[in-house]
Amino acid sequence: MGSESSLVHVFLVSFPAQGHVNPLLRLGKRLASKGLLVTFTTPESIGKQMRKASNIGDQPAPVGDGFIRFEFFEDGWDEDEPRRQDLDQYLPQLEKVGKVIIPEMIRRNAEQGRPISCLINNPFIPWVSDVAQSLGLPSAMLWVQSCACFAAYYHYYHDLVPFPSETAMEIDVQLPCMPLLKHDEVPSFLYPTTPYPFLRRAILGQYKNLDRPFCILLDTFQELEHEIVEYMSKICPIKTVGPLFKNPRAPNAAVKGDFVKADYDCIRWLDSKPPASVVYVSFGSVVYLKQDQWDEIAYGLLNSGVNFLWVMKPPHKDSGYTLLKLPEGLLEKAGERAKVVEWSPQEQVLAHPATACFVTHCGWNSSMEALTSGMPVVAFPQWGDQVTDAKYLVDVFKVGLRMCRGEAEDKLITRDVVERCLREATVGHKAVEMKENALRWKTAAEAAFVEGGSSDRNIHAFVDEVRRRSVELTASKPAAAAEPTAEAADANGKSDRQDGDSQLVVSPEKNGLALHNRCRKKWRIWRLIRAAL
Ligand SMILES: O=c1c(-c2ccc(O)cc2)coc2cc(O[C@@H]3O[C@H](CO)[C@@H](O)[C@H](O)[C@H]3O)cc(O)c12
Ligand SMILES: O=c1ccn([C@@H]2O[C@H](COP(=O)(O)OP(=O)(O)O)[C@@H](O)[C@H]2O)c(=O)[nH]1
Repeated sequence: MGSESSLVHVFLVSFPAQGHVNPLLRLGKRLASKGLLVTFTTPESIGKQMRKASNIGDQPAPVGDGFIRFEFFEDGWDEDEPRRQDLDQYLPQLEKVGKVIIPEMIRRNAEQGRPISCLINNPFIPWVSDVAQSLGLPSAMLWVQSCACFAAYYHYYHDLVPFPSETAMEIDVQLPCMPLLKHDEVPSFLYPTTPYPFLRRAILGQYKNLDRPFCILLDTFQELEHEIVEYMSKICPIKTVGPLFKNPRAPNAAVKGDFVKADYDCIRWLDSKPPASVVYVSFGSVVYLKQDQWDEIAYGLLNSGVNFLWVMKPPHKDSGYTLLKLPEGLLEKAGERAKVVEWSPQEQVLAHPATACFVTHCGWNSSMEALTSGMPVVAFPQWGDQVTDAKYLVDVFKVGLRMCRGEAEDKLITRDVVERCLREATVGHKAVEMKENALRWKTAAEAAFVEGGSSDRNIHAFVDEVRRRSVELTASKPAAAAEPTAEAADANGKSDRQDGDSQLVVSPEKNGLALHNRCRKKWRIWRLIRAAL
């Protein structure tokens, strides 16, 4: 392991949501473990929660052969600003502030001897690749949903196949290399009637900028989405690098990005339960159900006789949701059979032998974690990619059964249905079949992330490419990371692509680390001279 300042440095910018931070931070740890210096950034409002809940220190943390460190930035709004909950207002604010502050952070890092070689962002903040271009830096993007959803949005954005529209609401959608999606299995932000048009805009924003990143990393694995990965890789520079939450070189879980402190009592509670006897229920970090649906799930759990571990998080104070309650006396009736927590260490829960199945909203992170843990699911999707993920979990990966079709259906799932589903998922022939399939995906996921597996090779190739571009960057333009050129600054905000490579490639030399380190030395000397002047 080199010293922190001699390593190639990548800068990760995350949208401030749990489902975005988790995969980007996991990618950061993968990259660090391969010998890079990684700086992770997101707004301070989230940084504050992460520091409190997740033990994040001021010093770079060693991960495998490299390091990860954190720098948070102010988004320009007061700590308790309610407008943050309105993405139509918050996204433009983040972009306005980010376009100024991220270049400053990059410059400061260069001045402190840690010049940055690559910027990586996740969806909802596509302007990060504009910043990269304005500074003459390469950029990459981590897509945090499935490849199937990536393809669905791509075909919608480029108007390549018909999607449900105001005049034809209920048409099915046939995308290449994908199963026929019923109208309500298409990512729901694309429905003409979506109550979240701002999330559609946010997610499609990435497609306008899709020619900027030199690589699009996907938290999925080749074997899981084989055909669609093959197909899309002919169109876009995608690389599958999942499941990112598994890191063979750095299993230490010390660096985590939870916004809420995980309650480890539930692991001790699981320890006290027989194998495969507990149903784990979680709807992720943002989905919030209605009270009547909550009551039905609660009675379904009680009446089914299973043990259950239920994540019940309070809503964000400005979200407009009211706190969900359990029916009076339910917990007393359930006694030792029930455990409720505000936030769980989900990876450990899914890996625990006492856990039998997972009632999930089918967020992509939760879906990948379940598949990789060999855990059958009961699908309770609500919106966005969740409805498509549910289709795949049930009909393609065959690891789950469906409890509902999504929020758009507006149908109360009664306690009898809940009870029936839970029984079917935990005992009998269907339960055995789903568990066998889930265990097969666990094996396939392991083969992908271990050293030499498909995802590991892709990470490795990506790191090599970052190193190669870093060498070219340092050799061609030592000041690139510190000062935007006039023409680069001019490009900031304009959407026409200048070929990033033509700006960067000067030296045809490709010999990697040794050359890079020589360039680093040159860079340091150059900095000393500049300081002396
Ligand atoms: O936190 C947010 C916000 C938000 C709003 C205001 C604010 O100040 C900060 C954040 C907006 O949309 C979301 C959408 C999400 O969908 C989830 O996004 C994941 C990644 O795209 C998918 O994997 C999951 O399936 C899907 O449920 C998850 C989220 O955590 C959020
Ligand atoms: O009690 C919980 C609930 C969720 N998660 C994590 O939060 C993320 C949720 O992401 P997902 O894409 O599943 O859903 P979202 O919250 O974005 O809707 C996953 O990594 C989960 O492991 C967790 O650690 N504890």
